[in-house]
Amino acid sequence: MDTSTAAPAPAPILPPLPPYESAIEVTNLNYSYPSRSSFVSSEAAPKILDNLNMVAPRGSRTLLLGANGSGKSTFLRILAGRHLTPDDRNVSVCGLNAYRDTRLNFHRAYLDCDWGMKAGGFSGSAPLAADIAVRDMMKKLQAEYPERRDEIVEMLGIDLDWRMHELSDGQRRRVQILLGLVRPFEILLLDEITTSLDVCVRQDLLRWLQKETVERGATIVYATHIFDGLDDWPTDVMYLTDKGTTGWQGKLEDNEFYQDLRARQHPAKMLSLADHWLRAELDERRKSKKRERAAGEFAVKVDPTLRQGGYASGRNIDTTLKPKTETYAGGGGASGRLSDMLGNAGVTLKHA
Ligand SMILES: Nc1ncnc2c1ncn2[C@@H]1O[C@H](COP(=O)(O)OP(=O)(O)OP(=O)(O)O)[C@@H](O)[C@H]1O
Repeated sequence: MDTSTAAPAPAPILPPLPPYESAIEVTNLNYSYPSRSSFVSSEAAPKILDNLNMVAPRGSRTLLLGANGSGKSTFLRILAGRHLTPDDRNVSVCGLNAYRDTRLNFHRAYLDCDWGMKAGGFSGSAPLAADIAVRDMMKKLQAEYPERRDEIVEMLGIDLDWRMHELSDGQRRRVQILLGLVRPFEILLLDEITTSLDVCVRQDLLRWLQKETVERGATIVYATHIFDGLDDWPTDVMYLTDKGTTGWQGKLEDNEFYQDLRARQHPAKMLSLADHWLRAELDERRKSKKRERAAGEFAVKVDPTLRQGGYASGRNIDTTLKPKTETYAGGGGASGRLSDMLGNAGVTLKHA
């Protein structure tokens, strides 16, 4: 594999970080996406993160677990300084304000699945699917860290002469990872970036990341749903519940359920731990749905033509939600409409 390049540039002088112990400290973090609708006030926007707490010691590798939609990506983006939170002093990364302190730009790396899938997904204007060689992408950065670049190229099995427009998804993902990791990071935030990697590359990457935390004291938070090969990888786990709260967070060695699996030499400990937490949520959701049904509290789906203020004869009809057992206002709330007279089946009330 040819990894030769132009003469190395002098290593850049980065703005130093103050000494810190906890790489991440999050206290009572709340977050809702700003509402784009003029009908929904920002106070009424659904809470994505609710009083979230987390501490990640320097050099730790935290696995971030949670169901689809629980807020993992949102949380990682907040740590990456991409979202402003109501009280941004609640989120500290390497002892600095995660959103405001620009020194973090030189010490924090964030990789998610969006990169590589669209043109211009990195700083600069060259699209990732353009006819450009890997060695020519972010050239200055590659030249600043030639040894590290070569090490990652070797680890990921990249050929610097690959041209971006000719790559498979997995190959393009490898290039993304190379460019994201080439500057030595203090903190790395990974949002499920290993989906299209083959098993060997994924294992090699996980091993390399582990080395980064052990040898350089870097800190990693990794959100994933793929638990293959992860049983002995994390030092810490954070479980984000479907309500956006901290379900469990801490050292893996302090988790009784996991330690029990380990004692029994369970072959898929991390998968079982995630399954244990997420299935409990699922069961709880099913139970609460059943309770709602039993109480007859679920809503009648109102015929859309009955909307108030619309053109239909149904205007001004009370469309407030009714328990299933009740018939619609007056039992004949829809009667008198032109569509009723014509025997239009569309006026039939639909029950949920
Ligand atoms: N830009 C956005 N605007 C409004 N709501 C959003 C936005 N992005 C995500 N959400 C909502 O925030 C919630 C959490 O989404 P998020 O992507 O953080 O979850 P996740 O845990 O990463 O899910 P997954 O495991 O499926 O990737 C979801 O209900 C989602 O619909």
